[in-house]
Amino acid sequence: MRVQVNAFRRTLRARALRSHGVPQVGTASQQGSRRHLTRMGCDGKFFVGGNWKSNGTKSSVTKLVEELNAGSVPSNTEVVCAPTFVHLPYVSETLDAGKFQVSAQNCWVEGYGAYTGEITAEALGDMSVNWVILGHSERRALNGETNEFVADKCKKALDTGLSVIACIGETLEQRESGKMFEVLDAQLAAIAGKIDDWSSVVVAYEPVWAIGTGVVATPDQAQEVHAYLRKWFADNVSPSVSKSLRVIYGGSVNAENCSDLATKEDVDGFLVGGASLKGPDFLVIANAFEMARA
Ligand SMILES: O=C[C@H](O)COP(=O)(O)O
Repeated sequence: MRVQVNAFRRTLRARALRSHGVPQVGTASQQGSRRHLTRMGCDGKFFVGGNWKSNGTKSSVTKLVEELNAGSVPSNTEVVCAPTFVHLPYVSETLDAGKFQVSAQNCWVEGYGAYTGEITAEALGDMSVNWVILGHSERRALNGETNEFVADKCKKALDTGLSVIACIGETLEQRESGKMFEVLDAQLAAIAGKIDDWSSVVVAYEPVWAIGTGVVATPDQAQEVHAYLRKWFADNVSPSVSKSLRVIYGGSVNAENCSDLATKEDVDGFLVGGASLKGPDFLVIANAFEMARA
């Protein structure tokens, strides 16, 4: 009977993939560990963030919102879309709040004041934007954001009542020179030095070499680092934070590879860049956890 149920689920999953025009992926890796289902328990939902970065016109954003609103999101997955600041009010008003939340891609480290061009956490809260992405590697690289500055912004956002997607990740050079764990430790330690309450934080592990390159980390590579990060939290923060914290993966996640990544026990979701701009693809990714369970 159980075999029949599983076969039925696989058929449903294949249908869902086909309906989104996605080639079917093999099922072998889906036999991987499902222990994270237990660990996340009823309280933790799989988390899928879409970081639209500096993309979108009035017409493309309208189309994307329509495509997303037409799709379905499983109840065990929290989906958050992060448009540009300019598009945020429109997306916030038009995206189906029953399925999607919205996020900013950054906020300022101080409150309201003379900070020309910056957007405060208070202003985001006032506009009912409850999430913010902080520490993205593009901001670290292009805007010189240091570990300390990112940590200060995390503290400010959390103190203001926002939830934070805190990004960390190593460059290829750091990975290849054996400094990956040292880099990740320093990025996390800076944040841990400033905040006590991790209940409104999602940590996004985004290896810089995988971002926008099409070179996705293998499920095993992602799992290795996520397991390391979970142990880091157990050793340096607390076992309960280590257990409940969602650690998501970002870097060339797409509709084809998301399901295999989602089978890994310490991968609690994704932060998606390029593929989040394609409605049908992003909807497949939003359903990855459900598909991985099938
Ligand atoms: O925030 C998202 C990450 O930078 C991943 O971007 P990507 O999916 O285009 O590689």
